[in-house]
Amino acid sequence: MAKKMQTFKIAGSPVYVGPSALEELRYNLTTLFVNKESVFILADENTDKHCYPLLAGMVPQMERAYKIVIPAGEDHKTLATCEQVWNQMAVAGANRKSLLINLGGGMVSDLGGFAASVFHRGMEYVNIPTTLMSMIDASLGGKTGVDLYSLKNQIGLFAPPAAVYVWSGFLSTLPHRQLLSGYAEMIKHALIADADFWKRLIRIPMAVVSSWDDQILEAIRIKAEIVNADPLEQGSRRLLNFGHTLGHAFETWSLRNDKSPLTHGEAIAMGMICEAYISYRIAGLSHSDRDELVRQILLNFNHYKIPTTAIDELVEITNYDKKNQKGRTMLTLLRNIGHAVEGQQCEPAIIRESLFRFTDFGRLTE
Ligand SMILES: NC(=O)c1ccc[n+]([C@@H]2O[C@H](COP(=O)([O-])OP(=O)(O)OC[C@H]3O[C@@H](n4cnc5c(N)ncnc54)[C@H](O)[C@@H]3O)[C@@H](O)[C@H]2O)c1
Ligand SMILES: O=C(O)C(=O)C[C@@H](O)[C@H](O)[C@H](O)COP(=O)(O)O
Ligand SMILES: [Zn+2]
Repeated sequence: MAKKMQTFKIAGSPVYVGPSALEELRYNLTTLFVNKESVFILADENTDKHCYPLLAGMVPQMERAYKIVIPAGEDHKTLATCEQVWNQMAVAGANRKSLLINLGGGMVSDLGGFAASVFHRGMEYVNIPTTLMSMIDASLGGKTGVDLYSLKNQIGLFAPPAAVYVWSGFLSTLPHRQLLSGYAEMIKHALIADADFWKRLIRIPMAVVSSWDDQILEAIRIKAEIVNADPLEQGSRRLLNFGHTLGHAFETWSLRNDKSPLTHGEAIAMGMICEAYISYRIAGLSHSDRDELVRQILLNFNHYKIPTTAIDELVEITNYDKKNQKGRTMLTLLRNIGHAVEGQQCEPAIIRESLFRFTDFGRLTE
């Protein structure tokens, strides 16, 4: 990537991307510390350990922010954790003129964005994403929220951040499994909107990529275009939900049943496999595109083994999907690689069929 910083506008928020994004933050914070009554920084236990020292080293004002540290992991993306954040902010005197800085992955920005947006009916927050997932997807576009009994993002708001600062330097401490998780959403961006980006992505094996800067810019550009066309998800923003009806079902099921649950990206990767099969069945995706997608995902992700007895619960979980209308399951599907369509009604029997084939993997590409 060019050394120069790139700026996007997503759902009205400025998004600064590149090596000098944190210089921009340092500059902006100088004003914010004067104008805001107090500044809070939210981290989880890992981003506190790995990312906060880097940030404080580059942005000395950070030392003056009140730090709140929450436990890491999706199982803590709950109202109970929000309550801890609200309590700490209240005791420290936060009000509507305070600022919350979210330093972390999507768990921190989803929860922190929600917590800030309802505290005193709304205080500003900014995102500093530290995972690939949050740099290209979660920190952008203003979807905030928490899970309810492991059902994904059931409680939340559209509430865009005041600004986002994307610096890929934080990836140096990110575990490979988490990098891979972000790669799944990057694949998704390419599949729904840009066949050339897909070709560029699959040309280089993920394991040998040394810098993600160019891919991060391309993925942010795709997210920006889709969100800006429909920030409140009345229609076309649902394109970003490809892989998520089944993906969220796998994620919820895994949170409830596995000791080491799937990451969001791993779940979405499995969801994309099932939804590619459904796209082939009802949306005109060719079997060669379907097979290319399945092959590419399995090059990078392990096949998630679920027993056939899990299928009823997985189908039941899809009933909570936010895209559903009038009790009907509505999916985002692929017509071709690089072109998705939203609002595709799908009978539960087809969802069930995709899951049966998923458990008996060879049959997915029959
Ligand atoms: N709002 C949106 O538009 C949107 C988009 C995509 C995903 N999401 C949500 O984001 C969440 C997933 O986000 P995620 O994949 O970033 O997971 P995450 O925030 O849970 O982070 C993954 C793990 O990596 C650790 N970590 C983060 N940055 C690190 C770093 N630089 N070095 C070392 N460890 C680090 C975290 O502590 C955590 O253990 C899910 O809840 C998903 O639903 C939201
Ligand atoms: O930004 C969006 O819009 C997305 O759908 C991005 C998804 O990758 C992300 O997982 C999002 O949180 C899903 O939202 P939901 O409305 O399906 O809960
Ligand atoms: Zn997602």
